[in-house]
Amino acid sequence: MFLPQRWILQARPWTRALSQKEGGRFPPCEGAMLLPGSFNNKVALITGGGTGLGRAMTTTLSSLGAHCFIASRKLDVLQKTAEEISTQTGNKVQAIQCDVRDPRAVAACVDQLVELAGLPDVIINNAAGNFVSPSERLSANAWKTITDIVLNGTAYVTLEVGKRLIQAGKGASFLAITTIYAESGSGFVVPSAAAKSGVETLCKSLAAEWGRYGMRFNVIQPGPIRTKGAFSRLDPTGQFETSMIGRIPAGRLGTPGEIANLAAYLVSDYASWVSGAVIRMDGGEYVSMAGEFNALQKVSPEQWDVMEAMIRKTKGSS
Ligand SMILES: CC/C=C\C/C=C\C/C=C\C/C=C\C=C\C(=O)SCCNC(=O)CCNC(=O)[C@H](O)C(C)(C)COP(=O)(O)OP(=O)(O)OC[C@H]1O[C@@H](n2cnc3c(N)ncnc32)[C@H](O)[C@@H]1OP(=O)(O)O
Ligand SMILES: NC(=O)C1=CN([C@@H]2O[C@H](COP(=O)(O)OP(=O)(O)OC[C@H]3O[C@@H](n4cnc5c(N)ncnc54)[C@H](OP(=O)(O)O)[C@@H]3O)[C@@H](O)[C@H]2O)C=CC1
Repeated sequence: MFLPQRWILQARPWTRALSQKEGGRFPPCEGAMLLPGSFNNKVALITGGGTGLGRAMTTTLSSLGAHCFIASRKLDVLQKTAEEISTQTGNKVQAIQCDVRDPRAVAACVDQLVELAGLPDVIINNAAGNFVSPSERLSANAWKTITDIVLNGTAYVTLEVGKRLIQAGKGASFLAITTIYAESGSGFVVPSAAAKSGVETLCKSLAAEWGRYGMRFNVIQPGPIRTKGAFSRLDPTGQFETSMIGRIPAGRLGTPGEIANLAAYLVSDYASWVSGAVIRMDGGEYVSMAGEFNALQKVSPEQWDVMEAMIRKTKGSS
């Protein structure tokens, strides 16, 4: 095997919760933020709700009173999560098997949901696929796999539910989970970057077009949050985590509960005047990577003394 031994020996990073030290300068505050009962009598569909951020968003909505449906490919994972959350919150959580790449499966999923609970009030497009790879290694099917899950899957779910809502004269709140590099683009995750920016464009476009039908569309762009799904495919050896944390001004990774609170607010009635918004939640990582001079943080006070004296000595520009 060609990996250096110290990579292989590292503990799997996604198995650890944030340590106190890792809490950084801004420790996370994860308990549900909205008032209890904020989602009573509301039905929510969360794609990819069996794991990671989808699971956290489902837990928060369910604890606030929502009847949740979680949909993805692995029924056993979904059922286990549904049972665990339901036991914890006392509210119904139901699992529906659905591959969002297949529009017929999406239609069948929505049929099942409508049969069990009526049309949803909240739809969270969270399901995704991703892996790091030099683009020259990608096959056509690799490209299609990621863009089908992320962009087409979001479109199929949104169109399927949206058309039925329009037909029934019912409103709803849609949320999509993208990523900070949907805005900048990023090498080594090019299908994901292209698809996620497509998702943002879809949401902004429908916020404009379907507002008249009582539908709102918003987007959260999370920065890095340790989940098995993401970290096993984006940092499989664990070698990038420390440098990633080093460029986050808040001094730590995000947590699923923090995303869940923002998500709950955006899909709640408290946010009924928020539509077409794209909200970055990343501890400041994006601006920290973008600013031309941000690396000057490494300059010591003594070095600043020297530099300042040199600058002050310079008169004019010729
Ligand atoms: C410097 C930065 C360092 C660290 C970053 C660390 C942390 C994260 C920070 C930020 C995160 C930002 C954004 C995150 C976005 C996310 O979406 S994370 C969520 C990730 N979760 C998942 O991906 C879950 C679901 N994924 C899967 O099921 C699989 O991974 C899947 C490949 C996407 C789909 O599985 P499926 O079984 O349908 O597909 P396959 O048949 O296995 O493969 C399809 C084709 O793709 C080719 N392939 C698969 N893997 C690779 C690879 N690693 N490299 C190249 N090609 C790959 C595969 O060969 C198939 O193509 P074919 O051979 O031509 O048929
Ligand atoms: N964690 C992070 O650092 C970041 C994550 N994100 C985004 O957050 C969201 C959640 O990611 P995270 O929780 O980290 O990772 P996970 O891998 O845990 O979540 C992805 C989910 O998508 C589901 N999924 C994948 N393919 C399909 C499919 N074809 N049909 C239906 N469901 C599918 C998976 O379930 P199953 O396998 O059962 O189908 C899984 O539950 C994603 O949109 C991701 O892009 C964005 C930025 C940072």
